[in-house]
Amino acid sequence: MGRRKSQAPAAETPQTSITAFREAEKRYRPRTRTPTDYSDVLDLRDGAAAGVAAGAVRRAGPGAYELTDRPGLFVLPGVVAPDAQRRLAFCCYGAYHRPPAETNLTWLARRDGTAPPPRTAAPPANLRWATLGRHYNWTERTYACDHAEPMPRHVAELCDDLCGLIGVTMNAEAAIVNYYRPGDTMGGHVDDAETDRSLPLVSVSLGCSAVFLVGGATRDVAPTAVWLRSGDACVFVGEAARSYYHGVPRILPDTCPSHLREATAWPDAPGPGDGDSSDAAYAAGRPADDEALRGLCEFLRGSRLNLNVREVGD
Ligand SMILES: O=C(O)CCC(=O)C(=O)O
Ligand SMILES: [Fe+2]
Repeated sequence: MGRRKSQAPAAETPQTSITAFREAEKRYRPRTRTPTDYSDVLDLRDGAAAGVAAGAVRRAGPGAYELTDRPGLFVLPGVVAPDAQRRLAFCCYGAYHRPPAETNLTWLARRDGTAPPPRTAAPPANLRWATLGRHYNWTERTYACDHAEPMPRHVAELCDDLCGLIGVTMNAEAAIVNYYRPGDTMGGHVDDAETDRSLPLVSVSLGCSAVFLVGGATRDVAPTAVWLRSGDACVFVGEAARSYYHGVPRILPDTCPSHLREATAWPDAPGPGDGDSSDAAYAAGRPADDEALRGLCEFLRGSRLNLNVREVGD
């Protein structure tokens, strides 16, 4: 749903002249004939030494890098610690797609006048997104919705911490959790539903690695490709950065780190009971029994999760 491959926004230029953004998407999208060449994908792991030396990024705070050609776009590689990744991943798996959250499935059911989706312990295969805080309708790209929930405290605190590392502040009001399986993509877009785009946007990656494209204010600007791995965060700061086209043309299978996909990496603390989606329940927990834990690890092994948090500001 939303901006997935079949519903990516139409290019703004005629089909005859393929845009630079589209060209990059084609280069990285899954295909069978020729292997993908990832040599131009910026890799900021391990101190980002190559990126700094090549002038592609500049250091912008402890563990934070600003893309030289994309001022206001900060990448914080590996900034989310494994225990915080587990907690977020567990919440996305077990809580954030369940009522009162809105998802692509609840919006579809409401639109079509069909029964609400059943409440499932694990994310259903056709789940694409869920929203937290002020609910956002991805399909219509609007915040128009008659209810909102408090933002989970640990999500708001994480955003505070990440923003603090680059010297900005934000009030986390709305979040979208994107659920990807290998083969899923997100087409190039600008997040323009928030009226005040001077406010930052925080994006946290979990699970399998992705190629992230970030371009300029039009699709004609050739985008930079950056690896986003589990525990990496991006922060878009300022109106210019908030109008960069960006998207995710590729998720790589078998790249989920062992601290998420191995059952032995999870703590022994008892997990939340059914229906308990409070922050505290998920704080240091694991699924209640071994079979449920195996289900979670299996899910994470083949998924990428992205937590995209915004201050809406009106
Ligand atoms: O999955 C990502 O890294 C990007 C998601 C995104 O751009 C969005 O939710 O608006
Ligand atoms: Fe986005």
